[in-house]
Amino acid sequence: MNTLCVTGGRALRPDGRVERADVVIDRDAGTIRAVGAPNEVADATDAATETLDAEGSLVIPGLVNAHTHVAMTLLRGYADDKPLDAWLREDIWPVEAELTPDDVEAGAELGVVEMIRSGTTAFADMYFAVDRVADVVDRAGLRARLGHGAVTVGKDDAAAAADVEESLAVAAELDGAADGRIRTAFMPHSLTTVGEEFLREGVDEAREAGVPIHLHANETTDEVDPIVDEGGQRPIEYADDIGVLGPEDFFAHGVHVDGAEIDLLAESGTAVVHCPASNMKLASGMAPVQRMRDAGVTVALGTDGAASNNDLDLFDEMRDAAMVGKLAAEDASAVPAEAVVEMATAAGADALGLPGGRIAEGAAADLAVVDLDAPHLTPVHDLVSHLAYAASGHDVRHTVCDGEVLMRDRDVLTLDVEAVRERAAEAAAGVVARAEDAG
Ligand SMILES: N[C@@H](CCSC[C@H]1O[C@@H](n2cnc3c(=O)[nH]cnc32)[C@H](O)[C@@H]1O)C(=O)O
Ligand SMILES: [Zn+2]
Repeated sequence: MNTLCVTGGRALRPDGRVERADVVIDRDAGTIRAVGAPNEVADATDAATETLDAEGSLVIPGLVNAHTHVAMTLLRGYADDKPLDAWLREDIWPVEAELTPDDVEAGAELGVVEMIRSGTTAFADMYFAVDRVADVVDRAGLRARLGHGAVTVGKDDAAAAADVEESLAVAAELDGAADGRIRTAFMPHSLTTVGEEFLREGVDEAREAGVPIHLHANETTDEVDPIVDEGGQRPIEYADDIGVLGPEDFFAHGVHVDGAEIDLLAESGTAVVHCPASNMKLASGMAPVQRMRDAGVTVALGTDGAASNNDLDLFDEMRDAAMVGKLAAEDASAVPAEAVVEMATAAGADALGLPGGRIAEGAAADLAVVDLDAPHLTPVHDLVSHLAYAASGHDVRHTVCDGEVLMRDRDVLTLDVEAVRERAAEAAAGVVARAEDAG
């Protein structure tokens, strides 16, 4: 059998326990065959085709970045310190209008390299030129749920309809690409940037095709108020009315949600992707994460785009989620370490409907190996605490997805990091220059 063995380390199990264990991976199936004490799995480790050393390290599920716009790495640091609406309209959208498919590919490569280097093995992406993003995911070896973000406001009817059609077409065409590592979703940008009729039609078509739905919802009060003013309904009630809530759907943000909206999300099984850094940076607000979890909502974690974060490191997101979750609840016991670790792993995989998120027999072989031999991770009282509060993406030694090693001893094997950086820096300079000429 073609096996990859991760030996000598400890493993974080689905129930939150950490135990001394080797992990045996069936590379052909892309799944974990066994997790066990070294003597229990000695036969498999002796016969391994390939070994990854995890001495002094912790094996964790690959992290899941459940909401991002990966090519926005090109706009990292381009426009900071503004609220959402002004930031999008004055800075981001004018530059995005100049992005070519080549630029999107360059930005996606950069983002994917950053994610592999920080232990992320799966992500959800809303952008455009999605075929290029898919090509990068295919080459890089991660998993993703991808979609074309459709916007209808400010467009004539034909252009608006075409954008919605594009989102549906992309979802149909790319589903199952990269040997099944790529899945898709219909992605209307938000409940306010896509008009009601377009949203209704698109959602009906997505349901018919069996495609999940991903959008931005309840991110800022500026987004909530117009929906309440126009229809007398809260945004999630409006979404329910349109038929956009369901167990395969996942919404980004969910910052300004009231009790009735939380109940609707919980009852329908709609997941929420909490993006704490983006919410803090754009001063969007504090999501009621503890209340949502208490109500039974699946809450995952996302970085959002690198222009509002400004990195794609899920370790930062875990820490931010724990911190701002306590502030929001005015309770230091809210959103504890084990909750954010679960949000970044199993809940993320569940929200996206992708395999992974668990170091367990039969689960997808998506994992990261975190080096514990570092001053900032000394001493060890509680490794789950370290993951949430003390570790960072730089501590990841190896990254594995679908049974394949994507990074070994910090060396990314699937993409040439220096070439990716060079190409991305060039693309970013080019697009900003074109936007300045156009503006
Ligand atoms: N087809 C659309 C693009 C939609 S992609 C998704 C969009 O979400 C934008 N975006 C990034 N972060 C956020 C956020 O926090 N809230 C809302 N939109 C965001 C991003 O800049 C990108 O334009 C068009 O032609 O304009
Ligand atoms: Zn977003």
